[in-house]
Amino acid sequence: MKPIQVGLLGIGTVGSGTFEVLRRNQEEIRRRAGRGIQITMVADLDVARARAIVGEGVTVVGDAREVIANPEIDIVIELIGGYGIAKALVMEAIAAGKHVVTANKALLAVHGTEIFAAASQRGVMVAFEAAVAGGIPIIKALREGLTANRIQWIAGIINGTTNFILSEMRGKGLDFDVVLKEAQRLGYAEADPTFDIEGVDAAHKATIMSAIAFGIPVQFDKAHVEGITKLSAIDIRYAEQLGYRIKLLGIAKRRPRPNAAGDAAVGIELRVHPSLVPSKRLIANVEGAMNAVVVQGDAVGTTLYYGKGAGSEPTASAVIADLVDVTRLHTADPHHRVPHLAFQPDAMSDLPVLPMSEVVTSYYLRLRVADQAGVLAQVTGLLAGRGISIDAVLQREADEVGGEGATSTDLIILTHDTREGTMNEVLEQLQALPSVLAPIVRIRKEELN
Ligand SMILES: NC(=O)C1=CN([C@@H]2O[C@H](COP(=O)(O)OP(=O)(O)OC[C@H]3O[C@@H](n4cnc5c(N)ncnc54)[C@H](O)[C@@H]3O)[C@@H](O)[C@H]2O)C=CC1
Ligand SMILES: N[C@@H](CC=O)C(=O)O
Ligand code: NA
Repeated sequence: MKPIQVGLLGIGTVGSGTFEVLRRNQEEIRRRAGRGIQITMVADLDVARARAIVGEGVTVVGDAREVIANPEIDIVIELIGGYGIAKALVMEAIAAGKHVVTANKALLAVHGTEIFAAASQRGVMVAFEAAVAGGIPIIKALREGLTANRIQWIAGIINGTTNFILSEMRGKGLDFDVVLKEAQRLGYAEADPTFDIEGVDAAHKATIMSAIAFGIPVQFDKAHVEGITKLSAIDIRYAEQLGYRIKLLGIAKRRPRPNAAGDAAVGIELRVHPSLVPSKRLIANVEGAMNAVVVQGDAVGTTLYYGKGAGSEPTASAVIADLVDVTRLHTADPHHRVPHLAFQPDAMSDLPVLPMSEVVTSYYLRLRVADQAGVLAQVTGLLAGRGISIDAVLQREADEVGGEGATSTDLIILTHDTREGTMNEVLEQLQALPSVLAPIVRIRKEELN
């Protein structure tokens, strides 16, 4: 059978890896797909660089629309990124009857509903394994391997850049800016690295996973997003002393109705923020640009997926897996394809994404307080008054915090689970105490068991 013809839009970090791996492993991939897969046309704004990568025998153009207009092309790979031109091109490719493979999590987390609806209507596939945790086959695991389960929660290190920064800062004592530059040099960071460090990229990925896990639409606008820019070295150290590591986690969790039987759930927690994780958990020991996702299903229990979440060939690995899937299914009956978001489009749930005030989690609190009698009792009294129970307390003496003769001390408190709304109210009261000398640091804590 004639190889299926593929057009590639954008041949940067991921695009060049995709071209190279497909070329290198073409025979093996043909045997798996049942048919050859050939990138016959490439579009990139930098035509000369693109030509140097692909060599002879591949048409290179500067205008991506020429690829979409080519009737010989069955699959379009979008590896440009962003919400702008990429969205227009994906929608045009779908309208032209092409299947689409993309690594663009930003696009899918924000415009996925519209894109998947257009694809279903036109009878084409949109495949996006590379969009979440790069080379780790987490989309496939959630959508197919775990399809028997009611997913309870997902928690993942799903941004390589920030995990790399946290690891290098903790392990080598390097500065934030130095490590970020290195992550950019290594091709991990987004075109706009604020997406990485402010948690936006992780929230894009968590949004996509939440849709597949719970059968809800992609709702990036409802995600709670916090990055790592406000983390300070002292909290990383205190967390270690308490037996925890701080990781930027993307969390999607079914919030069960308290005391209700059966399937009842009040909604979905969807959040990205730095979290304390017990050091003994495998995920706490995921270092560098590596990603890891823990999924808890009611039948399977806890499962862990680990691997490279960024970089040229690891991401290409996922792009090509999608190419093979799409090639296999190209001639199949469209009604028997795997649904884009795992659940059939007419069986999606309207479970709400909960506001952050309704999230239930435990906390690390650090209060810089006046070094005087009665302060600890005052603080713990306020917490107890709102039903917040304490798991551990650590007090750092004045000389450890501010040098000899210092009049302040750090009070570090680990709490048990409580509603975020309740915690916010108590934090306001605590902050108003005259003995609390600086803004209180609050980092959420996940036991992940
Ligand atoms: N770099 C990584 O490790 C990962 C990237 N991704 C996603 O993959 C996508 C691509 O990322 P990278 O390869 O890192 O980006 P990149 O910036 O290295 O490559 C993008 C390429 O698109 C080209 N381009 C820009 N506008 C264009 C247009 N209008 N027409 C044709 N070509 C155009 C650029 O010249 C560049 O060669 C993004 O959506 C990114 O979020 C996903 C997982 C990992
Ligand atoms: N910028 C992203 C790239 C992969 O999605 C990351 O750092 O993980
Ligand atoms: Na993936």
